[in-house]
Amino acid sequence: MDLKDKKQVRNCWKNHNFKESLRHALAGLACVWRDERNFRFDVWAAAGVIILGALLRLQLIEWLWLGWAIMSVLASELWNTVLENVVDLVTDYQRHPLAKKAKDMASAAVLLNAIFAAFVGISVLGVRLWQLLMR
Ligand SMILES: Nc1ncnc2c1ncn2[C@@H]1O[C@H](COP(=O)(O)OP(=O)(O)OP(=O)(O)O)[C@@H](O)[C@H]1O
Repeated sequence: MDLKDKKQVRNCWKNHNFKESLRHALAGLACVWRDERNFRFDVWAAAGVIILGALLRLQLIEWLWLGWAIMSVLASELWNTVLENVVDLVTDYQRHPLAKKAKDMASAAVLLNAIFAAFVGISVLGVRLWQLLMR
């Protein structure tokens, strides 16, 4: 297939407007929710944190830190899934040391974000809960 043909094929599935792009992005979210147990766990954990934050009447700056932590975990979990899918596509599910390296590194990125989120959660919610208990 030459470059012109490839461009024509690509144009067939290219998003033609914002609504179409949004629909595909939401389909991606539904897909990761359906396929990834860890992503579902993170979403439920985030929901718990948001409810607790509302009960503790957090300030804007505290919401911003929590929001950043939550989104970085969810986004890294999504990218991890993207990478797993691409690696499986390229390797066709065959074992390869580079596939292992790439997947392990993507998992490490999730781990780093999870550590950051735990640190933010303890700093914001932990401190607030401690103050409440000590009153
Ligand atoms: N093609 C491969 N070649 C070599 N090792 C692989 C390959 N695919 C997966 N692995 C190893 O197995 C581990 C788990 O891979 P898998 O694709 O099952 O991810 P997962 O269990 O969905 O991970 P996560 O919990 O991060 O979502 C990888 O981190 C890697 O060490």
